[in-house]
Amino acid sequence: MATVRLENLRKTFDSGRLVAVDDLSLSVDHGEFLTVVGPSGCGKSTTLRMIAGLERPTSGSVAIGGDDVTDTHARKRDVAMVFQNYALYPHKTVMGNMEFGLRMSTDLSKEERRERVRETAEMMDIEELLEDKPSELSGGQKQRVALGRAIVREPDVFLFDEPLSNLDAKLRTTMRTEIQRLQDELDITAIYVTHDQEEAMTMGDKIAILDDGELQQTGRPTDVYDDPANEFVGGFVGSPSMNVLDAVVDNAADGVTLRGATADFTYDLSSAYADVFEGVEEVRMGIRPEDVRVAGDGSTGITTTVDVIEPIGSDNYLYLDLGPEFIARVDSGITPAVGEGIEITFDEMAVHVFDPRTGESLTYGIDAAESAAHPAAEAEPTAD
Ligand SMILES: Nc1ncnc2c1ncn2[C@@H]1O[C@H](COP(=O)(O)OP(=O)(O)OP(=O)(O)O)[C@@H](O)[C@H]1O
Repeated sequence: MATVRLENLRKTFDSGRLVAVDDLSLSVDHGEFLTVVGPSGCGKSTTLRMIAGLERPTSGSVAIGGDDVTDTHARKRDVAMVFQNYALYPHKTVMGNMEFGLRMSTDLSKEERRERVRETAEMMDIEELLEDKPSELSGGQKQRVALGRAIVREPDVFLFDEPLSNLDAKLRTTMRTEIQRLQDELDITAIYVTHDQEEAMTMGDKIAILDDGELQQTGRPTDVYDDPANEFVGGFVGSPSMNVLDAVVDNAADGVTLRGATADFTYDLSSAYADVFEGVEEVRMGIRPEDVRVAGDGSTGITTTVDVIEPIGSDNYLYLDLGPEFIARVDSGITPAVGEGIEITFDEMAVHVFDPRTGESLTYGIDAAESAAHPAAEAEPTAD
């Protein structure tokens, strides 16, 4: 079983002055597709290169299939890597390129190797290209060949380093589906690095978000989206970005009130949150654009003004006066007058609250509905 387990992995450069990856622990199950995402320089490639054996960790360990491979040479690890720049040998044909990896990693005869290349080429729909040189191929074809060259080796673990970055948007979408299909069909464990959060969210069974060399959160894409562990993650996944409002906390016995620090609003949370806000005076509230609702009667909402309406097909983006780039994503049927006041509300479950000092989410892992139900369950039974 090709599981991958990273334990306390650390990599520094420049005699320890630059920490590229810091204390990273992560595990990938057999057949799982993990996407690793984060801004430029956050340590994605370095992590992948340590798994491949192309970079030696400063400390920590890498295990593949339960075996510690931290000190194992790259060629002896059963992994294949696909790069952004294809890394094909220019003077070899497609057949030569695909066969070369097999020659290095197996003791198959030449005829057996060529047969295996032909089978893979057929599966990848590139059999017509076998006698071509890389210079004769389009970007998309080159990437299929690079993928085929990795697949033909039948590795246990597939590593992808931004493999689709050089392709146009349409081809990228096609190749995403193709890679997922192959990974699923061949039951391969895959680790896929990208800086594109949408790619990471749509392709991964599991997503790992890095920033500044540190793992910020890992989990199923929907869980990470619905319950970000900190403000960085909340803002990084999802487009347009999560809206954020500064607020001060009024924690009273009958509930928590958040008052806008820069915008004029109040927002009441149920007493389920009382413990969470104990000793906290200031917070940052995060609300995703699709979680902003335009209120009907105006009695419980927050009053604001619509600055701009941007139609995006089935929905409208309303740019609201609550803060810079505060966007509500509403049905295209909702077209309030620009410059006029409207009332908006957010569902309590959709409000994320971050500690401005640490960025950590104070509402992470809280199921308000469940917490609210708990005291009721303990209440005195009523006589009947
Ligand atoms: N060989 C090296 N020598 C010195 N510094 C390096 C080396 N490789 C990477 N770094 C540094 O380590 C940090 C992490 O780099 P890495 O390439 O892993 O980031 P990344 O998330 O893959 O970025 P990108 O998306 O831009 O490729 C960066 O600050 C980078 O400059």
